[in-house]
Formats: sequence, structure tokens, C-alpha cells
Amino acid sequence: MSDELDSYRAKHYNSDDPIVRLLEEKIESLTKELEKLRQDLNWYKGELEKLLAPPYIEAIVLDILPDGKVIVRSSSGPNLIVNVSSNVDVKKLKPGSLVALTQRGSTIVEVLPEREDVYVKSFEVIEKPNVHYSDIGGLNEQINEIREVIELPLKNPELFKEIGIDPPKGVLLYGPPGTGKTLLAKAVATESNATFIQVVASEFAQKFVGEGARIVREVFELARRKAPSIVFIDEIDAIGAKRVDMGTSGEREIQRTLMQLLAEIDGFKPLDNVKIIAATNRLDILDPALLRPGRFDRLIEVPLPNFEGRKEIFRIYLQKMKTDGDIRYDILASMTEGFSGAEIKNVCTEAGYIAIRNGRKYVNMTDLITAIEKIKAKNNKAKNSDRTEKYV
Ligand SMILES: Nc1ncnc2c1ncn2[C@@H]1O[C@H](COP(=O)(O)OP(=O)(O)OP(=O)(O)O)[C@@H](O)[C@H]1O
Repeated sequence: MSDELDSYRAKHYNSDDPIVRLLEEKIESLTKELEKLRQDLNWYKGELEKLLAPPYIEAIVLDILPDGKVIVRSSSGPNLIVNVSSNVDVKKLKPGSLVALTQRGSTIVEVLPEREDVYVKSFEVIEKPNVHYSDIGGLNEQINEIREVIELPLKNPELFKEIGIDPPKGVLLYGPPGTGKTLLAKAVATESNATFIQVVASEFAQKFVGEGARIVREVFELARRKAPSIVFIDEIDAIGAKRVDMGTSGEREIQRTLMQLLAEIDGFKPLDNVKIIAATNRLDILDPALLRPGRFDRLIEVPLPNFEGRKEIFRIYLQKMKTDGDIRYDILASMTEGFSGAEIKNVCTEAGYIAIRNGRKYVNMTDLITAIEKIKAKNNKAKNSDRTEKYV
């Protein structure tokens, strides 16, 4: 049939015939459309395959056995001995590699890219913090105490060994927000030449559901690698509050994270050269397990600054600014009773803005007093709206 058609065409083909031309154009456009539809079809097929494919299980390689099998710890729990799919380059596998396992958990099908970044982002690592004790106002007693329990053992561990006492593994700083707890921890890291690793405990459970315990483990592994180091855990009450019931999975997750933290602290060796500083605004709600001997048995209160403290903090910030040279520190301190260090810093910054708005390049007492009034008014407003919320 097709031969007949070809010979008919050969006999009657006339490319000048408008009908033939029209038909040829039509064929060309239909061929293009067909090609496009084929591409679409392939794309949909691919998507469908992805949607129907079972999910993979993430696992960490623990060891590679001589027979080519691999021991992994799966994210869903147990350690497994698995095969490696032939399209995976076995040379790329090493203990610690992240891999994807088939649903039934029997074969490694892919080596996943290093994901430490995701975790590292959740904790800040400062190799060389640049905060000094002289940047902190009104906390001399606290500085002395933290030097004795953190700086001295980090710098001279042998001193403790010789005498035969175990230096504390860490301290707990407690007090109202903005009083300089983070600043103190950073300063002790600077002055002890230690790496500063900061984690915010509330993020353990919130950001990485189901992974809090793993992050705790990774933080301490990193701390040991970067020793001497200080692990600073801010808002420790987010994982360390005493709990009565553990009904929800979220609560159990927090509990697991806390258990891992306690296990890490208990596992510290004095020579690891890792110290831990935790901070909280809520000492009253902490689980007593955290405060047991050998854990956070050193508590340092970081209170709101007193009159002298406030003067010192004003001095620290105003010395870095341009002023008219006529600053009355006692007046500033007496006007700011109840202010935290953070609020005093805000007063100084605000006074700077006021000076700029007034076309000046230096700050004077009037700017500072205006700034104090402004921050007081803001605090009162916040307090009132708090109260209203409670009664609504
Ligand atoms: N005693 C202080 N001396 C100098 N600056 C201070 C002092 N207290 C707080 N500040 C300043 O206030 C800001 C907040 O302080 P910091 O983060 O150390 O407080 P914190 O006690 O850790 O607060 P939070 O409990 O809210 O985490 C910092 O920028 C710090 O510079």
C-alpha cells in the first residue's frame, strides 16, 4: 500500500500546487506538535514515577565490612548491615557518610551530599571571639568566678590534675534578659583562647523535629574537634524545664534531647578541654537533674546592674562615642534604675540617633535623657499591653 502511495506521489507530485504546499506545512506543524507532546509525556511519566516511588531512608555509614557490605545507622533507629547498589561508587563511602537506603532498608542507592552545614547553621561557631572582660560593666564578681571555673582549667588543666581535683565541667548563668550572660560567655572564651560554639536550646527541638538529640551529639563532637572550646547553650530552659507529663511526641522529643545533653556532660573527660556554659532567665523551672553534682553544680547569678554597674556600662558605650565631654554618669545611672545592660546600650544608640536628627556629630546629656525617657515610655507601654492581654 505504501509503495503504491509513493509511486502515485512520484507521478503526481507538484510542489507548486497550493494544496500540496498547504498539506506539507500542515504536516510540518503537526510533526512539531507531536514532538512537543512526546516531551510533555516523558516529563509527566518522570513526575509520576517520582510520586509513586517509595521514600528513601536516610542513614549514616558506621563501617565498611571486608565483604563490601556496610553497617549503617538508619535515621529510623537500628543499625543495619546493607548492600551497596552497583551504581554507587563504594570508594565514596566512609564512616560518617550520609546515604539513602531503599524503603526496605536493604540497599544503599545514593551517597548524599555532606549536610553538616544545615546543622552548623543552627549553631554559631566563633573561632576567635573578640569580647573582653573590659567590655562588660558591673559584673566583676561574676567575671572572677567564671575565670576560676572556666578560664583557669582551660588554660592550666595540669594544675587541677596535680592537686587531684576535677574542675567543674561547666556553669549555669541565670538572671533577667539582656544582663550580659552571652557577653560573659564570649569574653571567657576570648580570654581562654577557646572556640566559642553557641546554640539556642529552643531551636534544638523547633527547627529540627526529631533531630534534637543528634544535634546535641554533633555540637559536642565539634566542640571536641575544636578544643579548647566553650559550648554556650542559651535558653537552656527550653529543653531543661522539669516536666510532669510527657504525653505528646514533642515533649518526648525534648526529653530525649535533654537526656542526650546530660549524657554528653556526664561523658566529659576533664582533659577534653571542653567547657559548657548554659544560660537561662528561668532558674525556677529547671529540671533538678541538670543541677546535680557533676553537671551544672556551679550557678552564677547575673542580675540587673546596680547603680555602680549602670555607670560602668554607660561609660563602656559612651567612651566609644563622640560626646560633648560633659556627661554626668551619676545622673544617667540614677535615671535608669531597673534597666538591663542591653537597655543601657539601647539608650546610648538612641541618643546617637537623636544627635544625628538634630544635625550634630556628638551626643550630649539632653540626648541621653531624651533617649532614657523614650525607652522608659516604651517599656511602660509593653508592660501595660501585657497586662491588658492577661485580662482580655
Ligand atoms: N553588663 C553588661 N555590660 C556591657 N554590655 C552589656 C551588659 N549586659 C548586656 N550588655 C549588652 O546588651 C546586649 C545583650 O546582652 P547579652 O546578649 O549578653 O544578654 P543576655 O543576658 O545573654 O540576654 P538573654 O538572656 O536575652 O540572652 C549585648 O549587646 C551586650 O553588649
